Amino acid sequence: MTTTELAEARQTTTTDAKPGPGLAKLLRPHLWTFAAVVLFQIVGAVAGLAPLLAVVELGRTFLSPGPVDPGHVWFTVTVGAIGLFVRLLFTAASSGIGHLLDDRVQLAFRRRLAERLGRVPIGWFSQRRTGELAKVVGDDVGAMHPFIAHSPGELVAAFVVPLVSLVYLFTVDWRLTLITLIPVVLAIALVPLMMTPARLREQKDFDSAMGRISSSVVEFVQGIAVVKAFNGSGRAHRKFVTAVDGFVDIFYRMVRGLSRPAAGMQLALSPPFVLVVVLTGGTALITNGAMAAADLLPFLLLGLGLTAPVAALGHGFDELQAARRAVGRIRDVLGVPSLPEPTQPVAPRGHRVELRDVRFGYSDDQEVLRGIDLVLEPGTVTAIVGPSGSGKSTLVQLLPRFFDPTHGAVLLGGVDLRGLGSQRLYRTVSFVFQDVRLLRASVADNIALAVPHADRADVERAARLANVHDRILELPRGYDTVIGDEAGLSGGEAQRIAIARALLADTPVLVLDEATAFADPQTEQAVRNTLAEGERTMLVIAHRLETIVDADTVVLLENGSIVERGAPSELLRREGKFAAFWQSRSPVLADELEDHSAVMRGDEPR
Ligand SMILES: Nc1ncnc2c1ncn2[C@@H]1O[C@H](COP(=O)(O)OP(=O)(O)OP(=O)(O)O)[C@@H](O)[C@H]1O
Repeated sequence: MTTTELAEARQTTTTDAKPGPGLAKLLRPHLWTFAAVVLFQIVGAVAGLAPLLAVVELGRTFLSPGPVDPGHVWFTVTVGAIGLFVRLLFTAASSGIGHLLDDRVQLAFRRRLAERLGRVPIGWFSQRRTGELAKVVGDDVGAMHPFIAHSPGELVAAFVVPLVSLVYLFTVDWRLTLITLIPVVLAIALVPLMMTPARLREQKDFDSAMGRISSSVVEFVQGIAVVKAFNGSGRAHRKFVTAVDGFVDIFYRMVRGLSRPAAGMQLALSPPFVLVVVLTGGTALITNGAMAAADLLPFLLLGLGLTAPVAALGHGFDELQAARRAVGRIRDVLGVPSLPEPTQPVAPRGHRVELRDVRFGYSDDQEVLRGIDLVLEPGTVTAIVGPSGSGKSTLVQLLPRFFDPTHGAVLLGGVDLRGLGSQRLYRTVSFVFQDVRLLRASVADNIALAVPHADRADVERAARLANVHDRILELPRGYDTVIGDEAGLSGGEAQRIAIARALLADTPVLVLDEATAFADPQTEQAVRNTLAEGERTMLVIAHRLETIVDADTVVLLENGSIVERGAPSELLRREGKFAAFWQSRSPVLADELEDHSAVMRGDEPR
C-alpha cells in the first residue's frame, strides 16, 4: 500500500472521539412519553385534591350558620368522588407509562453501551476492572429507575398539590394563608446555613473518607490470600481501621456542623409547629372578628401539606444527585473513542504482515514501542524475545488490533489494519494470549467462537489436537457443559480450550504467547505440529529453546526497539546481543542451542 493509499484508507474511516452525549440528548427520543407521564401526574394530583377540598367544603357548609343547601352538598360529594376516580385513573396510567418508559430508556442505554463497548479497542478492556464496567452497565443504568419512574410523580405531587392548596387557601383568607406559610419560609431560610463553604468542605471530606474505606476493603479482600500467607493481616487490617477512624472523625464534624440547621428545619416543618402557627394566627383573626370560625378548618387540613415540597426536595435531591453521578459514568463510557471502522473495507492481498515504523505508548508521555519495522512472510514463524517490559506483549497485541499504533502502520496483505474492517481482520488473525477468557457458555460454543457453524466433529478434532478432549469428556455434560455454571476449569485447561479455539478458527495468521499457550509438553508438541502445517504466518513470544530454534526469524526487542534480528543460528554465530541475552537467561539452554544449531549446520557435535 502506498502512502497515498494509506492516507485514503484513513480518510475513509469513521472515528468517534467526542465526549458522550448528555442526559437531555439521551432522553430526547422519549421526550413525548416523558411529557405524558408528567402531564398525567399533574392531572392525577390536581384531581386528587378534589376529595380533600370536598371534605373541607362540606365542613365549612355544615359549620356555617343558616340552613344547609342539599343541592350544594350533593354537588360537592359528586365532585369529590369524580376527583378520586380521575386521580386513581391518571396516576395509575402515569405510573404504568413511567415504568414502561423506564424499561425502554434503560434498554436504549444498555444497547448504546453495548454498541460502544463493541467498538472500543480491545486493549481498553484490559486496563479496566470488570466490576467497574458491570457497575456502569448494570447499577448505573438501574439508577435511572427512580429518576424516570418515580421522581416525576413525587415531585409533581410535592409541588402541584401545595400550589393548588395555596390558591384555594388564598380564596378563603389571604392573611391566614400568609401566616400558614411562616414555617416554610423559616425552613427555606435555614438552607443557606447548610451550604456554607465549611459544610461543603465537610461533605467533600466525607465522600473521600468513604472512598478510602471502600478501597481499603477492596484491597484487603483482593489481596487476602497474599496477606494471610505472609502473615500481614495485622498491617492490612490496620489500614482499614485507620480509614474507619478517619471517617468517624469527619462524620462527627459533619454531623455537628449540620445538626443545628437540620434540627431547626425539622422543627419548622413538623406538624405540631405548623398547627401551633395556624391555630395562633387563626384564633387571633377569629377573636378579632376578621374571619369566620368555620374557615379555620381548610387551614388545619391543608396547611400541613404546604411543607411537603421542602421535605420532598431533600429526598429528591439525593436521588437526583445519584442519577447525575450515574449518568456521568455512563457518558464517560459512551465517550470512549471507538476503533475507527472503514466505511469501505479493503480486501487484503495475501497474508504478509508488515509493521512500518510502528510507535505506540499507553500514555502520551511514555513510548513503549519506538519505531518497529518488521515483516512476517506467509508460512514463516517469527519468534520475539527480550527482557521483561521490553514491549513484546504490546507488539503482538497490535496484530489483532487491540490498539492502533500511535504512529506508523500495521499492514496485512498490503492493507492497513484500519482499512481492513474488523470482520475480515478476525477471520484472518487469531491469538492465544496470557489472559484467557472463556465465556459462560458451553465448552463447544467456547471452542467454536470464531466458527459458530462448525460441526461437532470439527470441534472435537480441535479439542483433541489441543489435548483437552479427554478432560472435556470428564465434565458433567461433556461438550455441552456450561463453563462457570456447571464446571470450572483450571488455568491450564482454559488455555488448552483457547488453543482449540485458535486451531478451529484456522486463520492464516496466528499470534501467541508461548509462556502460557504451551501448557504442557504433550499439548506443546501437538500444537507445534499442527501449526507448522500450511502457509500460516506466525508471531510467537518465545520462551523455549525449541521455538527459537524452529523459528525462521528471531527478533530481539529491548526497550521498545528491535536491537537484533535474523535466523537463530546466525544470531548465535554473531555472538551479539541475542547471544548475550540468551546466555544470561539460561546458560544451559544457550549451550543446547549452540549444539542444536551446530547439528543444523552439519558441524561435528561437541
Ligand atoms: N495496559 C497497559 N497500560 C499501561 N502500561 C502498560 C500496559 N501494558 C503494558 N504496559 C507497560 O508497557 C511496557 C511494555 O510492557 P509489555 O507487557 O509489552 O512487555 P513484555 O516485554 O511483554 O513484558 P513481559 O515479558 O514481562 O510480559 C511496560 O513498561 C509495561 O509496564
